[in-house]
Amino acid sequence: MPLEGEYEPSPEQWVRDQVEQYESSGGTEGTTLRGMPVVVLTTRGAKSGKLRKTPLMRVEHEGRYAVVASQGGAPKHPVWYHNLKADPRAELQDGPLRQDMTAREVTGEEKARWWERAVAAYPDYADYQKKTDREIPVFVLERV
Ligand SMILES: C[C@H](OP(=O)(O)OC[C@@H](O)[C@@H](O)[C@@H](O)Cn1c2nc(=O)[nH]c(=O)c-2cc2ccc(O)cc21)C(=O)N[C@@H](CCC(=O)N[C@@H](CCC(=O)O)C(=O)O)C(=O)O
Repeated sequence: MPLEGEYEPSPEQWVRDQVEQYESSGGTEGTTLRGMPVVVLTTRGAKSGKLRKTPLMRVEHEGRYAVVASQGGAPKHPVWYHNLKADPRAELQDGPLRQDMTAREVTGEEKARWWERAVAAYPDYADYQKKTDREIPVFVLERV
């Protein structure tokens, strides 16, 4: 059952624009960042209850996805991290494919495996982690 509710666009223009292009083209345009594939994660705002849509780098393995709360190596988690912790139900758009997902933050050995896949998909993640003492969280998304 897809998440329902009022969509509240990101306050960041470039983010809003990428979501708009991605969705209005049915997932055929606005699907990359510097040539690397991007997905759009929809979460429920932990306070507002509104729908938040967040472009993220695409990390996929055998039908499961990871999303990486890197925010460029900033000292604080991105806000969408707290949304997923409060409500793990999400929707993921990968190109034209939209799927209902449940998110689970991973740790230890499982996180190390997914971190490797994430860095392979988007090498900048490794630089972001070097830039901050914050341990960058990873969620695995599995189809509902
Ligand atoms: C700016 C802020 O966004 P954020 O959720 O912190 O997420 C920051 C970024 O991670 C987000 O902009 C990403 O899309 C940036 N980004 C990536 N960010 C990443 O962390 N990882 C990526 O791999 C990534 C890739 C990427 C690719 C393309 C692109 O365009 C952007 C990309 C935001 O939307 N703030 C809102 C609030 C959002 C929100 O969810 N509010 C909650 C409250 C939550 C609470 O306060 O607990 C609510 O509605 O209830 C606001 O200030 O009004």
